[in-house]
Amino acid sequence: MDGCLRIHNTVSTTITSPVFSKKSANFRVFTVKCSSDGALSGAAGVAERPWKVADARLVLEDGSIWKAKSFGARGTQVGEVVFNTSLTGYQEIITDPSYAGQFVLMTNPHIGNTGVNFGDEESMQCFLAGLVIRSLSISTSNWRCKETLGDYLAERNIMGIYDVDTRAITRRLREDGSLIGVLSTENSKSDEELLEMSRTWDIVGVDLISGVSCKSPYEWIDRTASDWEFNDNGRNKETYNVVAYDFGIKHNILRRLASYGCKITVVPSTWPASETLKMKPDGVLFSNGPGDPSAVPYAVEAVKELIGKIPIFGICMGHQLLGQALGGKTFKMKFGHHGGNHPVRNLRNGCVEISAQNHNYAVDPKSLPEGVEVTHVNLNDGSCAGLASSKMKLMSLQYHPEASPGPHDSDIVFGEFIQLMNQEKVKA
Ligand SMILES: NC(=O)CC[C@H](N)C(=O)O
Repeated sequence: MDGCLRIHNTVSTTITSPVFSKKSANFRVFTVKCSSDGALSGAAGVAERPWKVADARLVLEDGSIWKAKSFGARGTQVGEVVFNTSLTGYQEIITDPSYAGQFVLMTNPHIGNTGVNFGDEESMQCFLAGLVIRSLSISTSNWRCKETLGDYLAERNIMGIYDVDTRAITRRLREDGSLIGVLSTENSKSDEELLEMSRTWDIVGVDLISGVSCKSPYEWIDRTASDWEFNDNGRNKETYNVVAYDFGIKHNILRRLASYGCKITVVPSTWPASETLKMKPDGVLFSNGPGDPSAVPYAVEAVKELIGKIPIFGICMGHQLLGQALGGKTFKMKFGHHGGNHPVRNLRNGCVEISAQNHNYAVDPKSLPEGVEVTHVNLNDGSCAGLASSKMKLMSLQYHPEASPGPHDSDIVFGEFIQLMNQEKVKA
């Protein structure tokens, strides 16, 4: 490595065709300059925002260095960089436990304008490695706002950076695939050190679920508020007992299940299938969760033991574990799906749903045994987005029917789970 540095001061020089291959040896440094009113400028000599200078570096494993300004916590953090194309819902995103080990880069350039409230959290903690944004709102304005995004992240020890060229990084991730990065505000750490950290860390094969799952079972009763009462398909007055495996479960999955009439017991990821059977639930939910589904064989075993015995619904990681338990294979995608605008075709009725997605792995449909139906397909790349087997009483989605703040097109699938449980209940 020769440590050669190249500084680019404008956005436009950095978003043309990618100049690096993954793991190339040379460093190149990118900064974004702003005039004092915050406008981008390519002209030499334009002042940075007067109240803060670049104080953070994001070093990617391909050797590129992105100078930025920090907010939230300070320090040094390693993680995988993924881009999220959602226009709204940054608070739900930063509290989604499935982002453990990842830096979320928002392609929407303006973040933080509605601040943070305590009703939209998807979990009690933030597990993501950090947040990467183009522009941090200098004011917050919303009737529900309780604090600023920066204060919220700082209290939870999560690093954030802004004034970084998020378009250029996104294009690079699309070309080269996901990249590991190190974010640092520590001047004592050299570029070489940070690069070495990024190249020696990996997210593949790591059990990230054990760090985000609950430690003991608990009951969940909260429902979604009345503005969610747009859809009563499949609901009835019965109560269904559901055991929900917490692989990093998002609260809105629990709230939606409760609103559809479920009494839920949330159990840790390592909860034995035999204990679940003793509880005699009407259905089992396998939740979303972070990381590589191949790194949690104990969870696949639990799913295997329950298949065919109880109606099952898998969401995201739950869908991938179900795919493996059925004998199928999962693989890592180039840069995954992260955003609130993914079109999915429901192959059973031909309808297209706009969905919220967050995953880097997918089930290979060709590896699945006969009798397992692919029910949904992602229309951006044709990947498998849903599975079902009526014989084995199971259904699953690779994406998020509970999506908050939305879209809500797929919410009806909770009604389908209720119907699946009901069919078994009436037989009993
Ligand atoms: N949201 C999730 O459950 C993510 C699933 C899995 N961790 C993936 O990245 O594919």
